[in-house]
Amino acid sequence: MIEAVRLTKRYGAKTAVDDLSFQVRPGVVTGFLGPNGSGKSTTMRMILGLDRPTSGHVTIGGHPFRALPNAPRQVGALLDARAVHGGRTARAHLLALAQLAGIPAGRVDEVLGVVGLRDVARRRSKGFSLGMGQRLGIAAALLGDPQVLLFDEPVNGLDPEGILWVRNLMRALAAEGRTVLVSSHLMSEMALTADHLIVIGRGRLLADMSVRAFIAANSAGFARVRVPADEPEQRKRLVAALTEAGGFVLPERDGALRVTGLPLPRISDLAHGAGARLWELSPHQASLEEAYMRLTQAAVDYRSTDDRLAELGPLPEQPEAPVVPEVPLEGWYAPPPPVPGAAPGAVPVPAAPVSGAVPAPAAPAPGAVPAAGPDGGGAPGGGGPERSRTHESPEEAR
Ligand SMILES: Nc1ncnc2c1ncn2[C@@H]1O[C@H](COP(=O)(O)OP(=O)(O)OP(=O)(O)O)[C@@H](O)[C@H]1O
Repeated sequence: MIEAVRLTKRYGAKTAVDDLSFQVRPGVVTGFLGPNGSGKSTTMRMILGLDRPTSGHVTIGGHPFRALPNAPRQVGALLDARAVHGGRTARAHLLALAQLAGIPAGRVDEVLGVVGLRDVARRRSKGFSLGMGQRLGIAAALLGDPQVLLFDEPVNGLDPEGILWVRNLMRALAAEGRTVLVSSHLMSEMALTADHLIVIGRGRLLADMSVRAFIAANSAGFARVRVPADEPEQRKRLVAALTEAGGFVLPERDGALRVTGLPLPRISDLAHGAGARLWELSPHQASLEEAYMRLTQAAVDYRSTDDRLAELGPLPEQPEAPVVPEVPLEGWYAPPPPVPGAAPGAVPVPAAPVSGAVPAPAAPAPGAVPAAGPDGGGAPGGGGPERSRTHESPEEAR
């Protein structure tokens, strides 16, 4: 188990990690989520003893990383897949790490097979694609057959087949009882890979819960409402009535209105009262990615000036939030967007599909879990001298 207690890291005036406490348990994949610059890598480096906390502490199995006996057998990490000596072949790179940690050469060939790099094992890594580099970094992390694994953005640069492979690998490693911490800034990917989520923003803990609980807590319902495009006055009156009644109204790109905070029958009554004809009134569910963006919205450091999500309000209090059906509710009329000039369609069609992601059952990865390796000492698998990032401030360089 990994345990962080009031972990804080400051770089001068910048607080990268702020009073962060969490536990990462064995047997499940824990997703470590946060926007760019939220402190994920800094936290991982502190877990691995590569950065010293300003205050607080973090332990693996009850010990600080640097006090762990045989660290490479206990902890493997992928921090930065680019931190490889480009002139070396994939095999030579792994052999060098294995030698440092006292791991026999046979294990190198094993992990090359596990990550699918056996055919290119004798090619120099500087010619590798981003995805091949990620696979090499994962191979390095697996080298010591460790019980605790940390992966910083492991799917970066991978194609869909590679992403699925990583997902299955993470789940297979956790199913073996290992502790697996995977960072990402993509909620959709983590919803498919992780069982548990730790979400941070600006270095602070925003959520620590199971994926299931996150979905239940954050899937807000909303209504899509559409008035005839050539009736701007009706639209204006409707927006005023909805807002007056406590709803939150956001215009969508195609001219529809997204309404939260009001049940559909109430929206219908308000539209009637405002003399607005409705061409669409349909229930929808916010996607998990959107819920995540809402959660982290106030903690995003880098934002485009054209960011429409910034306009989305906070999740409304919805004690009676509409349940989104798999099929349209009887009586809900949700036609496709009207074609300009055409009469509104009279035949009800199914509402838009529910977009809330649900964790998919992951297939086991055949041969994904490496066999036991021998004892070794030194740096964590994949976290050797060549692999550490250059984030460390000068006063900490050891
Ligand atoms: N050595 C350093 N010196 C000064 N500031 C740093 C240093 N390392 C990290 N930071 C700052 O700390 C904050 C957290 O950075 P970190 O790399 O941990 O975030 P992250 O969540 O991993 O981001 P990303 O998803 O973009 O990789 C950022 O604002 C970053 O600029």
